Amino acid sequence: MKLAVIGTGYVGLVSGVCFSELGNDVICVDHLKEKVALLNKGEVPIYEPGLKELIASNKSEGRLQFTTDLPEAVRQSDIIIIAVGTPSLPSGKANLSYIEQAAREIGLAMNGFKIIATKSTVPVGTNEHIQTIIASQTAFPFEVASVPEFLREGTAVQDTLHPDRIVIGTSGETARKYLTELHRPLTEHIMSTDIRSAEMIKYASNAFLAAKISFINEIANICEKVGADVTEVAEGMGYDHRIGSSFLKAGIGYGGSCFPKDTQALIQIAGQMDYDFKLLKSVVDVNRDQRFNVIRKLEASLGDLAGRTVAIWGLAFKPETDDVRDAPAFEIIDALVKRGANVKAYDPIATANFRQQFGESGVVYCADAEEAAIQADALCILTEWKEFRDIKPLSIQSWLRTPNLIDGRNIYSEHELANTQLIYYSVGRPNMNHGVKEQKPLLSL
Ligand SMILES: NC(=O)C1=CN([C@@H]2O[C@H](COP(=O)(O)OP(=O)(O)OC[C@H]3O[C@@H](n4cnc5c(N)ncnc54)[C@H](O)[C@@H]3O)[C@@H](O)[C@H]2O)C=CC1
Ligand SMILES: O=C(O)[C@H]1O[C@H](OP(=O)(O)OP(=O)(O)OC[C@H]2O[C@@H](n3ccc(=O)[nH]c3=O)[C@H](O)[C@@H]2O)[C@H](O)[C@@H](O)[C@@H]1O
Repeated sequence: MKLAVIGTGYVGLVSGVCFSELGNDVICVDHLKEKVALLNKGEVPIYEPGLKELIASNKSEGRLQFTTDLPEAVRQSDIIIIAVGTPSLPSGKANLSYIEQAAREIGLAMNGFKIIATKSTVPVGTNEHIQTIIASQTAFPFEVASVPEFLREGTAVQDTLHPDRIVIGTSGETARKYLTELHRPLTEHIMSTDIRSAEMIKYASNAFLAAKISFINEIANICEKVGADVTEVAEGMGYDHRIGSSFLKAGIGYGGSCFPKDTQALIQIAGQMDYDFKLLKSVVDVNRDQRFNVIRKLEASLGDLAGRTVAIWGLAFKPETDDVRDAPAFEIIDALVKRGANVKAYDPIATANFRQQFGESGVVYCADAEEAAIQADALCILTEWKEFRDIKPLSIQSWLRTPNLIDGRNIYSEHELANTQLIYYSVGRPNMNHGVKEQKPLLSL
């Protein structure tokens, strides 16, 4: 099939490349000239494992092109996939201006029947809005569809080529037929539904996953008080297949370009219909506060943080990505700087993106993990990069001035800490002090 993909971000670029890998002719479009120039040179503007190799092979097979010329890409294609950003407005609502602009440009460029499928995450009703915009620009026939995307950053190629399910929401029979055919090689779980339900499936899925994370984080906070271990609790819960073991990792809360924005957007969508989504509001509140446990634990360990040196490992919102959008590291480092601490930060991939947004004030960016930890009064682990897991706690102990380790992602086990002098705080697990597990007093019942 001949496809145009509008937007070469995490979703558009990965989807476009994977569709070309399946043998389709794909033209990826972006209005950013520098991005397209980079892609045409064989370079990849984002860090996503496996993507660079797929781009190179599909370009050389002649199935993959990059351009800024949206009208020409639309004219040459049968299916147009919209994958532009839908960031939050200050109100929490989704900003639909990129979607609307893309729809207008598509409408103006039409030269025959087209299928327009939206992969961007958009509020319920948006695809019907897209339909109206396109119809106002062209007399050519077309059908719209909502085909929400469920990939995760860091595993985007794998997720796209092996999705759990594909959801196709449309009222157009031709769109349903061709989009089913397009996705058929990826999975047998192709769900066909109406447009509004498809749009809602995306928000409901992200909100549910966010709720699982806030739930386990609250359980972790209670575990800390009662002397239980949240990793054991999550394991025990996860064996129940109605609950499932995934997304039960306690930590510093979720970040990223989607959960924070999509939970806010769903609260707004409900609110516009006079529905107060109380549960989701609590999910957001719990998440917002969870990251500050790192500061509370630092203060419990060091007292006043003014003049103290704090090392930070991990700036990306999760491992295997360079994306720092809504990363908890921003607010944690900001809180440290405001308290007068000197911050030394390191991330294997995301430092440049973080530095560009946060700036230099109060932070020294380090070239490796050791440089950040050396002579610090405490080390905080904010992202569970494998590189950090591979570092022995005894090395950390030898680098720090005072042996305080705040592990925001529970990467070390009790066993690994047993022969160290570290004062170790994690999330929802007993503290370790010089290799000894702190016991909580007997609970009064
Ligand atoms: N990042 C992720 O992991 C996932 C994102 N989504 C959703 O997919 C959508 C896209 O997300 P990302 O790929 O992260 O966004 P992004 O911000 O990384 O990329 C969007 C791209 O679209 C381009 N663009 C905007 N308007 C354009 C226009 N009129 N013509 C051509 N190019 C245009 C921008 O220059 C940018 O390169 C969002 O709605 C997001 O919620 C869904 C699932 C996963
Ligand atoms: O709509 C989107 O953009 C995407 O949002 C998430 O994907 P992503 O944000 O890339 O990453 P996740 O792996 O879901 O992690 C999100 C955040 O939750 C945190 N998390 C995740 C799982 C967990 O058990 N605990 C936890 O704290 C991570 O550290 C991270 O900050 C969803 O998992 C994707 O299905 C969805 O397509």
